[in-house]
Amino acid sequence: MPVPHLDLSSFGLPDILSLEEPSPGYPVIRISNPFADACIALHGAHLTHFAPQGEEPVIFTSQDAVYREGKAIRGGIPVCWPWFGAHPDGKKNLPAHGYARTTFWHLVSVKNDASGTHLLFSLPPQADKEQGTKLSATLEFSIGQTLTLKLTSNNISQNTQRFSEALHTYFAVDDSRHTEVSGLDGDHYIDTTGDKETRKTQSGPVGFPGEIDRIYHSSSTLTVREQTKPRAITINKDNSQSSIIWNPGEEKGSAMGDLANDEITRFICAESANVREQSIELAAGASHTLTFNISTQA
Ligand SMILES: O=P(O)(O)OC[C@H]1O[C@@H](O)[C@H](O)[C@@H](O)[C@@H]1O
Repeated sequence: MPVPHLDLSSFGLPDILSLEEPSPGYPVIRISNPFADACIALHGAHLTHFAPQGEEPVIFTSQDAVYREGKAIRGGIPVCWPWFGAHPDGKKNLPAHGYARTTFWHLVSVKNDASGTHLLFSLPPQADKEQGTKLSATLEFSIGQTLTLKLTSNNISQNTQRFSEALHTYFAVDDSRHTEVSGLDGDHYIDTTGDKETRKTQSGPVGFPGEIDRIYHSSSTLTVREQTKPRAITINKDNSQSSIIWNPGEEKGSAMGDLANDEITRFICAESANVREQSIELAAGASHTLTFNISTQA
């Protein structure tokens, strides 16, 4: 697909917006305002950087990430849509986690106000190769003291449609082995690490001694805490019934070509989602919006 033409000058915010190109024909929008710095790639409407002014980055992106059409960026916030993991009908020719993260989106509008900078992206419906024109999506980012994402799915067909979604957020940490996620105590989850999935119940915070890959049934607010830092990160969400907690661990992480070996412990994923039994069934003409925001506390 040709790269959509991107002319930031039409938005009239030259002090806030600039364009970068990590590889030719692969535009990334840098947003720099009094509250924070952020970068969003047009490919996947994929946020690759967010740091409140004066703070260390909140979001991790790998130094070995590949910036190429059809390949998801390792790190940032991949948009997994309209399915999560393998295709629900087992279609092996279709990419894991859907096609939204491997397609160029359109930048529809940019607005700046007292709370920050707001960018609206839309996913071209023709990208829905398999499902025709059944679902369309928009994603709105607000870059302020907090980072907010609103992923809206619209059923543009005449029939009920089922879909899954995850904002697959990679949080930057000093060492995952000394990091905990709290807010899931007592919640049920599916552990997907073994040969066979097992159903368990969380007790206390989630730690990352090695590989962790869990799908929680949870709509709770989560907190990421590192032993080495006073800063805590809070994840608030709306219309999200699933949280996926993931780090590949040493064995799987070192097999990833787009992740450096010393980066495996430099992130943890806490994903705001609706997957598996919590997938969304959308009536004809209806819309659904998953919202989440990230804030830091010193
Ligand atoms: O390598 P990908 O396709 O970006 O997926 C990364 C991980 O994404 C997580 O959401 C899944 O729970 C993991 O099972 C998966 O390995």
